[in-house]
Order: sequence, then structure tokens, then C-alpha cells
Amino acid sequence: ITLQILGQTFRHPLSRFPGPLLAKWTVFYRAYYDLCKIGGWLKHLEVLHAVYGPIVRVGPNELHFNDPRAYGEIYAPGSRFHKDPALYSPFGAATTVFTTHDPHDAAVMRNIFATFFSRRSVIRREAAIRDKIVEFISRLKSFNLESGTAANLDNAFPSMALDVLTALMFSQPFNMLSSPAFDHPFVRRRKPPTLNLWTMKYLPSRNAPILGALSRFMRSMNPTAALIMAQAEIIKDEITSTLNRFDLNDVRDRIENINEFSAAAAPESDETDIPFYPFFLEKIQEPTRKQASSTEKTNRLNLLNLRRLIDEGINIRFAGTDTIANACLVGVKYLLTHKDILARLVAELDEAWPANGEISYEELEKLPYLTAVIKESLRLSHGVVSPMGRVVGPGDAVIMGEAIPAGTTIGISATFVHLNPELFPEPTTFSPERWLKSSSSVDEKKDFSSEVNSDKYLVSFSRGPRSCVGIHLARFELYMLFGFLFRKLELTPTAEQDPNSSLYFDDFFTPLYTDDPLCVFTKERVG
Ligand code: HEM
Repeated sequence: ITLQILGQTFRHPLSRFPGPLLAKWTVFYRAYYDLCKIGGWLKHLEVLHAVYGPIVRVGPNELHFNDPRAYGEIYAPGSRFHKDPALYSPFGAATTVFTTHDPHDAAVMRNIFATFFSRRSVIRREAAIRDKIVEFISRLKSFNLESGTAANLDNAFPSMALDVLTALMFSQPFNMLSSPAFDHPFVRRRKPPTLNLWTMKYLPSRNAPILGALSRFMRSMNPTAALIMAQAEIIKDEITSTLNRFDLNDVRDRIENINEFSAAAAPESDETDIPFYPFFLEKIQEPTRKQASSTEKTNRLNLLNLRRLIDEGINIRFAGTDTIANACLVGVKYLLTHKDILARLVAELDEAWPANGEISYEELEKLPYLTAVIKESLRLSHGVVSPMGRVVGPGDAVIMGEAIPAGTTIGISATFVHLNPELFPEPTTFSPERWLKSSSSVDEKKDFSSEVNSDKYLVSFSRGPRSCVGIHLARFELYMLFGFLFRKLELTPTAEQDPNSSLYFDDFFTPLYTDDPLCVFTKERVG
């Protein structure tokens, strides 16, 4: 659309990109799919790309790409694009590690997370994580043919993931595993409610005086928001009690040795029983004790308010639970319908893991077929399916050879990478073999094929400066879970499974819905 005033021609800088007329004018084009079609934006993006090509103008100031090569450019290492505040505002305080769009704040907080959830730190906490996985397996054993009760894995996996995460974050876990049928409301997988989280994206800010009251009322009507608030209350109590139990001076002494980047091997210390929250508080305050500019001190102290700490907890809770549970559910569903793949996995585990013996995470990581199964589960569960909007800047950028003006929001959903048939032939087929070096299913003549095995296009954890900071914990849990589950137990689904028809995602960040929950009877293979 071109505007002519006094002989001057004004053209919107994105006017050359194709897209539906309404989308060029208003964000409510997208709101219709988010809210009225209940998360239908992801499906609609496929239609838009089929009609308009690889780059579509999906909002007044927003472009969506569907070419996998754009992924590496948008979420590039060292990129200075920042997170789109409109997308992340429903997730609470603007200063948490997940929601902040300020690159400096993000770097400060990610550094703290990266230390606590580093590979080394996670391995040092192996016992705590393993205990939860063992508890999970032992709970599953009671769901057998003799008892006549099947375990609902749709809810069991988030129960396990939430307990692992909260065991590390607080002085005690949420104890979801003690719910008799894994049916605690916090973990129950449910179809998207009519009023979903995206409602908040289109509501006024909580801080606007009059409109804020309307916003709060709308939130109180939202069942998802009510569950989030219930968890926020527990997190608040946990933060307070955890902090009361820990003397930050003592925490400081004990964590001095766990800097991931310290050259010397860390001596044994009792730092592994320090939960995340005291660690986080101690680290956030560090520069206020050391020499730091007064602005930096003030900024750090602003990060300490309770509301913000609670939002931090809520965001980690969702980031570190549903993602893991989705990967487990997708992987296990497919394994139970592909007997040949399951047999190969079980054979590998049996050979590596002697009956009555133990196996470490580092040994499990070296198993090629288990690794391939995990990668394939991550690919088909996608991580985050919503296009994670990034705002171009400072300065213009070039993406896929196209000049994109500063201030434009750009993104590509991981599904457009993971389901690309050139990268992953027969993309909806669960095939761990595609990740094995000798795989014949990778067509060497295709453009991307040589890169497939290098993980470049496995983007479940995203890429670049805002990629997942929980990746080491996630990998640890997935190796342990898949290892323990299939070494220790035999699972028999109560009904025939057809993952392709019963699993579906919609644009709600990390959603996975199933028409029929996966219910299994278990039988012990080895003790
Ligand atoms: C299979 C498991 C997981 C997957 C697939 C996954 C995926 C992702 C993805 C795609 C992002 C980028 C989100 C965005 O840009 O908006 C992300 C960010 C994040 N993840 Fe994970 N995640 C997993 C597990 C975890 C765990 C266990 C934790 C716990 C610590 C965690 C904590 C976070 C945090 C705090 C962020 C925000 C980082 C930032 O914005 O700078 N994730 N994750």
C-alpha cells in the first residue's frame, strides 16, 4: 500500500513481502487464529506459505519464513536481535531469563543458569535426578495386569519431569509422583481451553490502571491462568522457605567451586545440595558486593523483587517440564508402535547394562541407538512450536538474501525445519536410523543431506544467544528416562496406538495434545 502526500510517496518498508491484506493492517488477523481458532495459527502458517511462498508478511510488522536455512540466520550465535515483547509479555515480569528482551540482562541471568545447569553441575547432581527416575520406575511397576490398573503416561511424564526440576530448584520437590494415578491437576494434559494463555497477549498490561483491572478479571476467568496462579503460590512459599533455610554467606562459600569455566577440577564439596533459588540470589547479588557501577547495582537489586522471582519460577517450571514430557511421550508412543525399533533399542540397552548392575549417564550417552531414538523424539516433539519472534536490530539485517529493516519481527517455527522433507525424508515417520552415520535413508544428493547427521537442523533447543539454558538437564533426563524405562520395564499399551493420527500440536508454545492418552500396563524385565 502506497501513500502519496504532497507528491511524496510513502511505502511501508515491508510492503514488498506478500501476505493477506488484513494481516498487513492489524494484529487481530493473527488474534483470530490464536483465540477463535484456539491456537490454530501454526496450521494457518502452513496455508499462508503454500499461497504466498517462503517469506510471508503475517502482521503489520512481522514476517514468517519457512525455509530451514532462515533458522540459522534468525537464531544465529552472537545475534543481537531481541525477543519480541508482544510474544513474551503473557509470561509475567519482563525481567525473567525467559521474558527479558534486554540483551545485557539476558546475558547476566543466562550466565547464572548456565552455571547451575551446566553439564558438570548436572552430572554432580546425578544422584538427586537418578533418585527421581528410580522412584518413577518403581511407581510404574504397580500399574500391571495383576492390579488391572494402567498408567496414564500422558500425565506420568510431566509428573516425573516436574519432580526432577523442583527437586533441583527448591528445598523439596512438588511430589507429583506421589499422586496415586499421576493425576495431579498441575500435570494433567488437557485440550486447549477456550480462553488460553494467548488471550493475555491481546489484553492490556497488568500495570495499566483501569484496563489492568479488566485484564485481571479476564485472567481470573481463564482455567489455565488459575492453575498457573496455584503453582505460583507454592513457588512463593518455596522461595521464602528455601531462602529462610539457607544462609547466603554459607551458600557463597559453597558455590565458589562450581564455576563451569574454572580451569582446575572442582574439589568435592557439598554444594550439590544447594537448590537453584539460593544459588540464583547469591549470584545475582555478587556484583553489588564487588566493585560495580551504581547503575549495575541498582539493576541487579531490581531483579530481586518477589513477584519477579515467582515469575522466574513459573517460567522455568513450564520450560523444564512440558518440553521433556512431550519428548518422552512422543518417543514412547512411536516406540510402542514400531516393534523393530523398540527391539533394537532394548537389545542395545541389555548389552550395555548388566542385570543387577548400574549404568552412568556418561555411559548411556555413548549408546548410538539410544542417542538416535532421543534425537528422533526431540525432532518429532519440536521443543517450542510457536515461531519465537525476534526483533531485527540494531540496524537492518539480511535474511535469506532479503534486506529486512530494523524493528521488524521475524521468526520461523521449528516445525518448518523438523518436517522439511528435503532435510528429513518422510518427515512424519519415526526413524532413529536417519541419525546414524551409516544411514541409507539420508539421500546424499539432496542439498542439506550431509548436514543432517551433524544435528544442525535439530532445533528443538533452538539456537543462538537465547537457546535453551536447560539443555544439559534435559539431555540427562531423557537418557536416564529412556534408558531406565526400556531396560527395567516392558510396556503394553491398553489400546492400539497410532501416533500419527492422535498427536497434534497447535501454536501454544509447547503444546501437545492427544486424542487418546497413552495408557500402559508394565511388567518388570530386570530388578
Ligand atoms: C526436552 C527438553 C527441552 C526443550 C526441547 C527445550 C527447548 C527450549 C527452547 C526451544 C527454548 C527457546 C525458547 C524461546 O526462545 O522462546 C528454551 C529456552 C529455555 N529453556 Fe528449555 N527446553 C527443554 C528443557 C529445559 C529444562 C529442563 C529447563 C530447566 C532449567 C529449561 C529452561 C529454559 C529456559 C530458562 C529458557 C529461556 C532461555 C532464554 O530465554 O534465554 N529448558 N528451551
